[in-house]
Amino acid sequence: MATEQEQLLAIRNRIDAIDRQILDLISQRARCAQDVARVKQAFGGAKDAVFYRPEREAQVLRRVMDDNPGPLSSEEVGRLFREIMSACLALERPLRIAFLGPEGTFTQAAAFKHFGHSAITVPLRAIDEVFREVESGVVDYGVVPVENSTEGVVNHTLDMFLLSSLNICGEVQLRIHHHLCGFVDDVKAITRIYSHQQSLAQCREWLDLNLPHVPRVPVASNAEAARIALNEPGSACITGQGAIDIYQLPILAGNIEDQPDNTTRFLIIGQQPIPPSGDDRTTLLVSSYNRPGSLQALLAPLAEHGLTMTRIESRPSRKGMWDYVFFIDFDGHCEEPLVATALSELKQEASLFRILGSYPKGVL
Ligand SMILES: C=C(O[C@@H]1C=C(C(=O)O)C=C[C@H]1O)C(=O)O
Repeated sequence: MATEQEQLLAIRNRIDAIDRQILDLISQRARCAQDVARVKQAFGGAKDAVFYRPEREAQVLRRVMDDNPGPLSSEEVGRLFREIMSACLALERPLRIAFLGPEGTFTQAAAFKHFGHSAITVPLRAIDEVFREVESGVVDYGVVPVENSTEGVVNHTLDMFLLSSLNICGEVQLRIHHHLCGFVDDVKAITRIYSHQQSLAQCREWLDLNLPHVPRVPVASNAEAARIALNEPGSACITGQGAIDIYQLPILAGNIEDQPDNTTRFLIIGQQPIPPSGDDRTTLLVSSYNRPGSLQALLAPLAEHGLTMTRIESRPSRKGMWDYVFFIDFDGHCEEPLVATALSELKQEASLFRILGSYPKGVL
């Protein structure tokens, strides 16, 4: 029987041979992506050619995850292919993605999860700046938070769609883990806790139970909280892994979010409409006439055509007092015939009607 060393050597030789094949195949794949870009350029003109195709990327990811024979999990396989596609696309030109900064926020983590690490992420200070930079074409896309499973909707993002003509091009969900961090010897020695308002709210029960008397100070972002905790003796912050990696902060208590499945949904905003991917969601911005039963009449066509509404939010229209607009999400793409029929009926009942986007449901 072969010795341990002999057996390991044989397996490692096989791994080396497989790696050479993987490298060769990845290189072949990258050359195909370059060919796609050349064809698009030849037919679309260098300026107008759209290289990034989110609906195609969603299909590729769904296929490899469906076909995955194991032993790697489908999520893991999806992540690997996400990075391969990101690198292939960057051969043409890396995508520039604006996000609600600074570096190390959950929104940056969402941007990398959606576009892969070959994208160039551009931190901006506020949600309206993200919209503006995408509108002016300084960046290709933007990433903004829209709702959290514990704390609900991010009003500022919804309100921006009242003023902006941008499209929703995608969505990405991120499990949000919060950690208490800082340079103190003992949790009992903490004098102040800094974090973003949303994060303080998502850890309210843990804080009430464990540190009820320590003042909680809301700041502009979790990354800003981490920066303060680094410099102010006795202080601590609640932040995520991204900021912990940047600021090298010790974790005093991990995963302190009240809901174990605490998740935030982010939207990708851009200039182009996205073709169907086969498993899509549509977001509408609508308003009903101010008369009895009008909201019911507005929604009826969705139900009548068997479309599943997944969310409805109301916001003040900013036009008159007690005048509201509705943000409606439902399953399906506006180019599907059934959806198109339902929407044309819905439009008859609406005083305001805009399709904010039909886009692939988040895959990863
Ligand atoms: C290769 C293409 O262009 C881009 C790269 C992709 C990839 O690497 O698989 C997929 C979609 C596009 O974002 C294409 O359109 O198929």
